Amino acid sequence: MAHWGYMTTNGPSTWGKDFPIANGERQSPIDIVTTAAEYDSDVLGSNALSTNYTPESEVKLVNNGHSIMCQITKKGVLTGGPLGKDEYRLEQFHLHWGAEDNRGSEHTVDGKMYASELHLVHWNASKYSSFADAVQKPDGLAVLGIFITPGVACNQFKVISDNCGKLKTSGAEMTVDTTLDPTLLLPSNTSDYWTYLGSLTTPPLFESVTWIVFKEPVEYSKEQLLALRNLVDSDGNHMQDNYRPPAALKQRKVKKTFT
Ligand SMILES: NS(=O)(=O)NCC1=CS(=O)(=O)c2ccccc21
Ligand SMILES: [Zn+2]
Repeated sequence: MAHWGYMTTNGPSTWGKDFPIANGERQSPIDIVTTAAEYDSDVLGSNALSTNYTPESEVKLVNNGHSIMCQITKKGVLTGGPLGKDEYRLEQFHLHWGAEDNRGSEHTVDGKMYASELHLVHWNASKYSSFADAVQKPDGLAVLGIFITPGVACNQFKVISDNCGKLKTSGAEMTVDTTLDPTLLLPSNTSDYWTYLGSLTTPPLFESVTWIVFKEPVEYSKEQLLALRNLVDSDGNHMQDNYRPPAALKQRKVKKTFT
């Protein structure tokens, strides 16, 4: 099987061959139609979404061939909001981006694409024993989606963007001896978000993700976005446009926590 990727020959339109769930009932990403999203006070309810992350004392970065990923080793918990009382543990974060600023995010808002999208991937540690155990369960994963727009530099992201040059090729890994607090990668407003039931946006496309997409984007500098675009993927091409376009909403409702 030719390895999946984002080129014409192995990109999202071909994934259904090896991963039939690509045409499933709860695929991600989606286009968020803001007027169709339903305000749901009990999502907002008493248990507001809350993150309790422990800053990483060293940062483990991996070029996995289709994104730049930061492995998390400390205990970081996400709970509340659509997750109820279940505690989801932070496993890793990674990004998707375009070749130019006009594209790159996976979720879109009324058809608008952002330059990039950061994903913090969590697994349900209240119900399952590991990420691998949770990854195929319908309530196994929760991913925070943060839109990235060009602007001022994001200081907390510098440890990643400053090291992309040393992670150029697929399979490259490095440990950076510095602290990183994942909380500082989030937008200042974490109360306003859309949420819906979806899937991983890359193969194996498991339909196991509760998506939480924040309304407020975060700014990265041009240089930080360029650092991502200079990475090289598993086919030796520039790692750019590594985003899946929106999938059909089908019988789903998107909820929102703001009016
Ligand atoms: N874009 S996304 O957030 O849906 N995540 C893709 C993904 C595919 S995976 O199963 O390789 C994996 C392992 C660990 C964390 C994420 C992933
Ligand atoms: Zn992702």
